[in-house]
Amino acid sequence: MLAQAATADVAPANPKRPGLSALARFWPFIEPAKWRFIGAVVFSLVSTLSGLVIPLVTQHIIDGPIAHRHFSALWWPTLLVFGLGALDALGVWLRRLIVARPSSQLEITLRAKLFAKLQSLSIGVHDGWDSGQLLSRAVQDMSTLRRFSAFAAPFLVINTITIAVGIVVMLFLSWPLGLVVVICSIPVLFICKNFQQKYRIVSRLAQDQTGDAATIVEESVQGIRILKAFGRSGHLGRRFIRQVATLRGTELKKVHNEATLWALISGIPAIAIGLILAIGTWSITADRMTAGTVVAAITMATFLQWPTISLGFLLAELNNAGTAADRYWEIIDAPVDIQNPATPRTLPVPVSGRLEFRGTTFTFPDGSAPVLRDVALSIEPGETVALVGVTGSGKTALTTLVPRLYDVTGGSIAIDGVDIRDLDLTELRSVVTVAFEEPILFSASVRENVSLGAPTATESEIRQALDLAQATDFVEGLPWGLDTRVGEQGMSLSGGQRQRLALARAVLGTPRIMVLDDPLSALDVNTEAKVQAGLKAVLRESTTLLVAHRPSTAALADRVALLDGGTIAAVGTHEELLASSARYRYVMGSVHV
Ligand SMILES: Nc1ncnc2c1ncn2[C@@H]1O[C@H](COP(=O)(O)OP(=O)(O)OP(=O)(O)O)[C@@H](O)[C@H]1O
Repeated sequence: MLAQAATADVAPANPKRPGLSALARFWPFIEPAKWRFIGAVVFSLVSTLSGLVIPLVTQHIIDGPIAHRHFSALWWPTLLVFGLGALDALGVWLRRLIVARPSSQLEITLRAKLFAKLQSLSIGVHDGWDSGQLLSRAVQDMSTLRRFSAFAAPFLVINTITIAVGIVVMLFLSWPLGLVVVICSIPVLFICKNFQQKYRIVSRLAQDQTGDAATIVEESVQGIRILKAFGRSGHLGRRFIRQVATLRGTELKKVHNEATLWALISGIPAIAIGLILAIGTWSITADRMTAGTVVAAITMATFLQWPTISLGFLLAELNNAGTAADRYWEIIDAPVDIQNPATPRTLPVPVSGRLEFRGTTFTFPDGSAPVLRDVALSIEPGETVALVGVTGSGKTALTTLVPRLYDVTGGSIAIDGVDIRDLDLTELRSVVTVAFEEPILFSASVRENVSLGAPTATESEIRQALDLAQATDFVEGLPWGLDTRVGEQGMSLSGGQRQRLALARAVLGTPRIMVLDDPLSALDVNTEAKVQAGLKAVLRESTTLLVAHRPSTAALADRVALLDGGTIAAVGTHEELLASSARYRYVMGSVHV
């Protein structure tokens, strides 16, 4: 939501100048702190420009007190130099102090918007992104943007103004010497422009390759058990080395580009100083210039050397930030395909929970053929229907459509007669709860994991749900009971334990509609029987779509729907289908329960 609001008030990217226009789109985020950023630039300018006064003081000392041997007149220029030094230090201190807060705030804001956007995107969009790419955008790219806002952006402005002011002062000091600096600046401009074009491409490549390397690390950590068990750690290790070697090649290209730029723009100011020295010396001997003017011009040209050279580094940072900005907006601009309707309809109160598939057809976003075709099935309030079919027949696909993780591509799904696409997503997802075959737990306490969909659930409701899922005994055996941290950063649980917590999460608060994708697959026969007994009580209260692979799970249901070839081939009780459908007997392995 936040992210959508953000995209609404920013200008679209200019495809001809991707990096720069992408950076310009951050203005709405910077605007509230603009005075701090402007203040930082002003303080730095005061600090830097105070350095430009020193050559003028030097000129005054050489042509005044030194030339006329009036050493008593030295005290005020000396004091002025001390004062300028203090001003310089104060400017540096103030800049760092006032810019740190808004730039780190910018980083937080951008990360929060990125996170909100990632949450709002559908599973279909997520299927198309590598997790490492998202990780590197959320972490590395955001840090690049913070550094740019705090350092490179202000100094690009400061150094450009310093060079411009320095050239004007030089022209006033001595127009022929100033002209030398102007002429030498022209190639610097061309070199910088050329560098920008080349560096942008290689910078984008490096940032994408960093994302690919992060993906390999992430996959290898997630799948560490499989890799070890199959002895394939070395294989992934080699893939990682190949990826980082490719990245190294790209980084070397970046360094090569930077080195060429630095060499060229370091050489040009040195040529300018040489020319000033030669022309100045000749002018002194021809009595056309004072020694003080020539020394001041050389000091000034030397002073301008660093702002000029540092343009190379700052332009590289500008390109890195432009690339990071492009990558940021690519995510923020990704269309939110599963959205709240403009004027949502509400469900009748109380919700009875009639779930209807009306000619439901579905093709995965990256799929070529429909996985589900014209599915027609109606589940009455409080009824439990088991969904049965061979592996790959589309059972999971059908379950993901009910909470709108994906949207139907044909037909519709309705709850109490209302098309789920007309419902507010929050309302829909508070009416429908899900438990998938692969139970996902977060790095949080058992309590937080179980009450994920019902944060206001009471202690006794949580305990009731755990009882039902036959999870109470093992949860009480955990070191801190309900408060034990589980998930990636906590206690490791067995597959069956995780599945029972996921089931407790789904049944908590007895939701109107439950979608359970084979929730008992990892349980032993005895535990499964106990969970089934408990489930039967809840299933009477809720409308349930229950994916079943085993006859014992299918037998829990009031009716069974056989999914075959992407469509509902038969509906009846478990016993009826066993008697009437050869296909059902085949799917159930011809066993009697
Ligand atoms: N994200 C996806 N993108 C494209 N195709 C997919 C995607 N997920 C699954 N499929 C394909 O859709 C078909 C149905 O998959 P689904 O997971 O719904 O089957 P299932 O009946 O639940 O299988 P199982 O019983 O093995 O869990 C399969 O052919 C699968 O390869």
